[in-house]
Amino acid sequence: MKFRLPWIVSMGEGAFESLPEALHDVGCSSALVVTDSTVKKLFGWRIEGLLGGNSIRVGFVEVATNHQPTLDKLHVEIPWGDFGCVLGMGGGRPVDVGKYLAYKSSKPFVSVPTSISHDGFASPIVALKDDGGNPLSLFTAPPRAVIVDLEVVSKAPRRLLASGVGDIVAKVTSVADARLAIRERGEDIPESSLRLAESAASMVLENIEEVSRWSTRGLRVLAEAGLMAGMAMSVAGSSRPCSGAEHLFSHAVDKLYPERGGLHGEQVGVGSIVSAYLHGIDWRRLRDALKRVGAPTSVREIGLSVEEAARALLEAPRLRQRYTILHKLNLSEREAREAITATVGSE
Ligand SMILES: NC(=O)c1ccc[n+]([C@@H]2O[C@H](COP(=O)([O-])OP(=O)(O)OC[C@H]3O[C@@H](n4cnc5c(N)ncnc54)[C@H](O)[C@@H]3O)[C@@H](O)[C@H]2O)c1
Ligand SMILES: O=P(O)(O)OC[C@@H](O)CO
Ligand SMILES: [Zn+2]
Repeated sequence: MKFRLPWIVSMGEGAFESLPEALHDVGCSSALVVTDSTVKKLFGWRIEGLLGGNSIRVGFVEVATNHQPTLDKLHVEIPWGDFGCVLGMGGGRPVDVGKYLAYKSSKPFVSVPTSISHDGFASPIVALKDDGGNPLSLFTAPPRAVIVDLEVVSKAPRRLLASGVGDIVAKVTSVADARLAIRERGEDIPESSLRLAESAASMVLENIEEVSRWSTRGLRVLAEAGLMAGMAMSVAGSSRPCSGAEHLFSHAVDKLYPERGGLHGEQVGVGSIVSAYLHGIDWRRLRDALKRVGAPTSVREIGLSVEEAARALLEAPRLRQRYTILHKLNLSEREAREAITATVGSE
């Protein structure tokens, strides 16, 4: 086993203020900030003031896609000699894109999530799409520094935070898939990575009331869980502990219905309820936790009919070789429809 973890993690109210010091520690005196237009409008001025005031030069690039060929074109247009590091600021997408550009240019990456809507802010994984809309899960390097300002995160729309709960409680089923693969396929997955992912889900499930209040304590639980999930992926050397059948369902929704669907964590949460049912795990516990935080618990809430969701469930195992409950069961059309109807078909 060989893995890397972030050097610096700064988490708490006002953690943004520690950015200049973190950049100094990673040896960066000029940063390329990768973000999106919404997040730039909200926080760009603050980052510029904070870093500029500490003699750190700042350039911005706004991204609206995670399409790999487009990002490869963007990569060759960036004057890399001007920048000592890349800072990814926003939800999961700018963080992924920043991580990818940093990796390709061999620059340190600093992750600055503005919402905990996903578990990629401390992970070494970059989730992109290819020309056909198929998911690409690339193993790069973990961020050198992770800065989570809980005051900033607390002001993110509730929908984003509820989506983050979906990505975390989904570790119940991703770990179940990993254990299934160990048992039935002899797959080699470090136990410690599974324990980290399991603990991330347990922390959130056991504190779901506090999390649903979006108090600083609740947000800290969610953010720490995201950190643990990121570490699980570093230890495993892939997203294996954190991405099973529920993620394949979400990737299939992205592929089949690119103009519809919900946020990543919303789709994954719904997929996790179905996957838990197929595993014979207490799926109602996951559903109730998601409902408690206001996350979608039905396919209708992510913009799909039962038929469309059943189609995504059938497409899901074709998207990746990684063994999951969907590969084991090889559902028929009727079984897929029944599984959706029994769990996430109404409301
Ligand atoms: N690399 C990994 O390990 C990993 C893990 C999980 C998810 N992901 C990826 O992350 C992406 C999903 O992340 P996402 O749902 O955050 O998507 P996203 O980055 O597109 O963000 C969703 C929306 O939230 C807005 N936003 C972010 N912070 C805000 C704030 N504080 N206030 C107001 N608006 C804010 C953004 O502008 C955007 O419109 C997917 O592409 C998924 O594949 C990657
Ligand atoms: O490898 P994938 O399936 O993109 O998963 C990464 C991440 O979304 C896990 O929460
Ligand atoms: Zn995910």
